[in-house]
Amino acid sequence: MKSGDARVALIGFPSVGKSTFLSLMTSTASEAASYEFTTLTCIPGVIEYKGANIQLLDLPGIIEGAAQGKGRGRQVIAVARTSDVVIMMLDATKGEVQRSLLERELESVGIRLNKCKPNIYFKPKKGGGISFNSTVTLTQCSEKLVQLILHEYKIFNAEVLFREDCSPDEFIDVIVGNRVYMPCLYVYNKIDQISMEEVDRLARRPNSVVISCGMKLNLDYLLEKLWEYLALTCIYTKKRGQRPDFTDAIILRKGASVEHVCHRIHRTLASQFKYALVWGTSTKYSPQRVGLTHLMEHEDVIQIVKK
Ligand SMILES: Nc1nc2c(ncn2[C@@H]2O[C@H](COP(=O)(O)OP(=O)(O)OP(=O)(O)O)[C@@H](O)[C@H]2O)c(=O)[nH]1
Ligand SMILES: [K+]
Ligand SMILES: [Mg+2]
Repeated sequence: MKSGDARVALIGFPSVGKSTFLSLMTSTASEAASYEFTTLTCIPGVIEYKGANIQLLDLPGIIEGAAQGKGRGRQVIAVARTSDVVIMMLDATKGEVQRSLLERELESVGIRLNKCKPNIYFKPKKGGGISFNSTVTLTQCSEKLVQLILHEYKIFNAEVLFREDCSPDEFIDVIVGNRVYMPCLYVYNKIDQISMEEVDRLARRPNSVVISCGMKLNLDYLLEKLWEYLALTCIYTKKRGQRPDFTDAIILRKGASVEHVCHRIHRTLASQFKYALVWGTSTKYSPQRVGLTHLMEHEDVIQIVKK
């Protein structure tokens, strides 16, 4: 069940330390042992951090071919798709190949790690052929190639506008749809087993954090990074004539609207809503009068006025 303010999935090969990590970071105990496939089902735990409840999911270890249904891989990957951030846990004593194998597994089921959705406008039409335009110079795709790709997918009428210099694979992602774009933290565990030089090299890799669950090393830093990758939006409420309540933030996912804030305060508040006053970076003026569809930004203050 999805609960809390955000969800983080622990993905990795067997025995990299996923369960050890869950037991350390949450009040849930997940069995850890030196043999592979100790965990056979999804074990949820909760990390409480900066007033947010972050659901952490310990999952069975996945192996090569997981996406094709080997082991419990398919279920694990289905859970990963629903999370807000993936922690890819890796054994620092093993080679880089584990990382590329896992990336390939996730890639093959349409999960895109640390990538933005390609900025391409694509609209299938009933007729009129293919209209192709771009606002930037394209170095990887051409009108001809785009047409070929579309024909491959049996699309003969569509409007295509490249707003970014995308690759053919990125264009295919847009046509196929159903892709999820997800932040991923590569966490190298068991650094107690490798040299300082190795630790230093891994720590400098992009999107990477080095830890040791065994020796409780660098776990605070990992939490800080996780918080950054979750990019949650904290909203403070204020009553008329009073100061904002900075002790109790409402925590929402990025892109949340005033309506989301209302629902979080009370089930029926949105139906009694007249307008809201918002202070912060989401508005031009502070305060600004806004409606239910207004999008909130991190650390905005809101005062809701009822009918
Ligand atoms: N040296 C060292 N051993 C660790 C560390 N973290 C975990 N381990 C050991 O690694 C082994 C596997 O840990 P688990 O937590 O069971 O690993 P898992 O990824 O959950 O494994 P599966 O559930 O089988 O996929 C255990 O013997 C742990 O004690 C660490 O930081 N350093
Ligand atoms: K294990
Ligand atoms: Mg486990």
